[in-house]
Amino acid sequence: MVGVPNDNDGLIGGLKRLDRFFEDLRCKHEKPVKKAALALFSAMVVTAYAVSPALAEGESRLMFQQSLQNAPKETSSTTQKQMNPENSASKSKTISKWRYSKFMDAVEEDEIEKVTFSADGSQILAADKDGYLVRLDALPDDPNLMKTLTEHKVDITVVPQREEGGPGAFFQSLLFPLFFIGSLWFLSRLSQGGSGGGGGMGGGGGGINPMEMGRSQAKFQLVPETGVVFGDVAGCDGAKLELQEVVTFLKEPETFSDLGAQIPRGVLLEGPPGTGKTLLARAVAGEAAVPFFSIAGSEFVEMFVGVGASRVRDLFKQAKEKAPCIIFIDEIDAVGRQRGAGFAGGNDEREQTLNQILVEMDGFEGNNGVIVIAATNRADILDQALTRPGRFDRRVMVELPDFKGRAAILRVHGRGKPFAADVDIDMIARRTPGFSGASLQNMLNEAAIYAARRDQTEITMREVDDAIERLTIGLERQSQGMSPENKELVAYHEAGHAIVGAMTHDYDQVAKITIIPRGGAGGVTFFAPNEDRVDSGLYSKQFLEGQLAVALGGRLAEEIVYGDADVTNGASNDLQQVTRVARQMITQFGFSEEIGQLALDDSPANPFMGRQMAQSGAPMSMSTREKVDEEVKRLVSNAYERAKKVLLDNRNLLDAVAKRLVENETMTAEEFQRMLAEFKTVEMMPYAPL
Ligand SMILES: Nc1ncnc2c1ncn2[C@@H]1O[C@H](COP(=O)(O)OP(=O)(O)OP(=O)(O)O)[C@@H](O)[C@H]1O
Ligand SMILES: [Zn+2]
Repeated sequence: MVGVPNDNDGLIGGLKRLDRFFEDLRCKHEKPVKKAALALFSAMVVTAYAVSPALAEGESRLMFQQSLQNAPKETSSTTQKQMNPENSASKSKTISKWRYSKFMDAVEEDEIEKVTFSADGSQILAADKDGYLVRLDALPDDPNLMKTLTEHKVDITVVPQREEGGPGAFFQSLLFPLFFIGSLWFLSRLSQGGSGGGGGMGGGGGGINPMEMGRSQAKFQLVPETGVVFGDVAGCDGAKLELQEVVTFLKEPETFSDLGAQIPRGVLLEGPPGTGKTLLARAVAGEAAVPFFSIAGSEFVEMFVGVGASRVRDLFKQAKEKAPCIIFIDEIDAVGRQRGAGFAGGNDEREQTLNQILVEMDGFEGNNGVIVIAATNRADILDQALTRPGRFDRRVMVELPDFKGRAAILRVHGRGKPFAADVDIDMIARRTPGFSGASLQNMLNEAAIYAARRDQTEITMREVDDAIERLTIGLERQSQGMSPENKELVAYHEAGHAIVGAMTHDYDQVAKITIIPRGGAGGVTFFAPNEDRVDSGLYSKQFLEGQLAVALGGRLAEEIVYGDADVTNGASNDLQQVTRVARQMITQFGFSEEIGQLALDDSPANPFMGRQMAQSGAPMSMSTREKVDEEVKRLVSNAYERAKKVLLDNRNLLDAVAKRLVENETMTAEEFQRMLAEFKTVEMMPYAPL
């Protein structure tokens, strides 16, 4: 794939808009589903535990059912009791929170029968012989845990993560109903008029309790001291560097205000799920030793209508009292999508909440020491009001880790895990392109569980392999966990794009090449768009011809290296782009002598295919259509020949770049320029029209 920055808006803007339209449509459908689920919960709250597994997805459903099968008959009745605030004693009977030592003692006494790990291994739900449930949060890193559990014949299961880095099925299956019951309980208290008086449910303690409720209806969590530092976040060096500045702002605000410098109010962390955005935000708080308020965007809007905005007010009020501090809003896209987008207008509740966030951020006077960090993996759908100066005007990218990053993350999460001598961290890192930090952590945890099941005291490469395989199958993209052959093929493909680009007159500079899969693409070559061209929106014939050759370069490289038979369908995006650009050149821009300076209507000949993609212009006769087709073919095949010559002439360069890409997965502009200087055998050809 050739990087998007290269695709000027005029060419593919329409398609992008179409994508967005579908995206909106999809998101519109998600909400009702969630609402329906909520309604279901309220109808069946008495049997909430039985319901929850049915709503959880896939495998986790089965596993969780297993772990509940032994729950006593009274479970539902105690659940019911729990809703009654008077009966707080019975709460401890349903699911009590235990300390690790107490839990281990119970295991030693053979009192624990079943244990279910959350996907990230940080939490345990355990059942004793009588079916009483016990919950453990924040497990210490105990290398003997698995061994002890197996020795005492405890049945171990793990709830697989529903999606990479997502909140995980564990929360869905266990905590959500709990939380829901908690809310009902809270409502019932409200209706009894007993709204005051602190003492939220769950007893807080450290503030990591997801059910924590403060005095009012606020549902955010407050962690006075996160204890996380930058050292706990592996890789993401660029992001850490940018965030270091925020830490300094929080620690020594005077230095900046004395100089009249504007202190940032909002930082937007953007990147795919599970890449450590939350972890980074906690690390900022930890490094600056300030309190950490957090809430998920969805929590503003999902529970009750009308409370979102007041929740925001409350959150900011409390934060100001505790300043300096960090407010972290996860999944900001849940409240921050563009307002008024879509058919039936917007969602009022959501918009009110968003407006309130904007109002609060605008209301920050001077340096009040509150910095808002928000995270999203859909920065593209955010309301522009959010990213305006004075709001989330700093954007920090948190990308999927490259090879070095993955190795570092594996080292962090491999600490305290007994690996056999055959386990090679670098090798694991090589085998896991496309894995996020969360999926790597998850994978190691799975491997440990496999080892425990196999009665081993060490984790060997076999368990690691099995765990990678299991997660890879679970992940939707087949290119994840690429085989070495595939990796090389993608490397050649991207090297092909880059080299043809570099060898084309007046073309954009290569900005970055990566073979880390993203979106639907196996790899991407980014070109730095020429600003004049972007500003003016004018693209020369020469440039567009170059674009054709560059787009063809990927597949050509595959063909040259692997032969005709082995080229893959990986270039279908490129070919679509080629066809689109070539047709536009001929029917819209008047670049073909044969057709002349005409703007033609290039919509499909078949009226039933619709004319929504129609371009304005003269209708085409059959013979003109044929001529256009011929011209497109000629243009593309000339571009193809040109790209082929470039790559054949510079085969050494192609091999060298591909090899380096296989090793490092990403290549910077400077590195590419260096290789170009070192390996190119033939100079750039002078421009000649295609
Ligand atoms: N760079 C990293 N270094 C160490 N651990 C990581 C890293 N990235 C992710 N992890 C692990 O994965 C877990 C999940 O990451 P985190 O919740 O911070 O991701 P996120 O980007 O906020 O994801 P989401 O978008 O799903 O909220 C972390 O608690 C951490 O254990
Ligand atoms: Zn390509």
